[in-house]
Amino acid sequence: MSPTTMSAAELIVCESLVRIYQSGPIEVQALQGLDLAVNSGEMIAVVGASGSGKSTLLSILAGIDAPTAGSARVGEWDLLSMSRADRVRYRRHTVGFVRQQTASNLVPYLTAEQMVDLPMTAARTPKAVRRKRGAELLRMLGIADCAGRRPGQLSGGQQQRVAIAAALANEPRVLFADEPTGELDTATSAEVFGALRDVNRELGVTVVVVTHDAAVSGQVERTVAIRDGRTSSEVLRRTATAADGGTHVIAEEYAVMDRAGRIQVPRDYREALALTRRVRLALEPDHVTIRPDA
Ligand SMILES: Nc1ncnc2c1ncn2[C@@H]1O[C@H](COP(=O)(O)OP(=O)(O)OP(=O)(O)O)[C@@H](O)[C@H]1O
Repeated sequence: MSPTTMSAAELIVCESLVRIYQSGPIEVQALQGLDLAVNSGEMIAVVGASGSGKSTLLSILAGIDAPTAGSARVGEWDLLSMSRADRVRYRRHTVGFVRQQTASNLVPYLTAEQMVDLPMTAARTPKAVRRKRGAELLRMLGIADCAGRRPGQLSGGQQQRVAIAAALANEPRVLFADEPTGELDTATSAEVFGALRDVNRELGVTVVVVTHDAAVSGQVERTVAIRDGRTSSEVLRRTATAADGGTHVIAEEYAVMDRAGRIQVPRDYREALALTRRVRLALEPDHVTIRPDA
């Protein structure tokens, strides 16, 4: 375990994170200097085109894969320097992980109750505690009546809720979900996403969910977009109250600046003003302007 310099509220901090895969003579830069900070108790969605690096980021944060360079910290853990034994502890106690393939999250011959019990048994939790927590989690996820059923006797949405319950069994600080609704229809997907929101609110567990689904990402307060292995922009949503007392959601897009001060100007902005290689930057009292090089 390494000491950390993070602020108290920050649970996850990645700086200039790089992951290079070597397949034969070819090098693939899946992450190319990614920056990300997530506060404890937040729920964020990570979006991006296929191949942008979303799954790679999640595998690293979940302790399944190791980064090539940069820094990645979750709580007191430094994901670049942790030992093999620390990694096992980290995966067992600090993080929970839910995958897209509903079937791959579960063991075919275990009932929902046994599935949730399994990680607690591995963590040597006393039987009475296991029973109580298992029942609470199944109830909280709305699947108490499925306790005695095996995956083959559960719908896709129920299977994912069992997977979420099992991922939460050892009371992790953060739950990672990689396209958890990818195989589900729209209604079931909304239900599973609702379950993730419930656990975020009720248990205070930090949730990071990778998704392709705009309907899903539109429901969280913060969406982080990844492009070419870097964080490119963020959308923050807040609920505003109008003069007539009605409420509506305001979504504001932010660019993400790295430690060296680099930001990416969105393509539609560049095209609208024909911004090319060289632009004019000016510092105003409370903002910076970017103008075409006339
Ligand atoms: N084990 C691996 N070996 C070689 N290249 C890999 C490996 N895993 C991922 N990549 C490559 O790294 C890049 C990022 O992949 P990643 O799976 O993280 O993207 P993604 O945004 O999750 O995509 P998708 O939405 O399609 O799941 C891709 O170019 C991918 O081909």
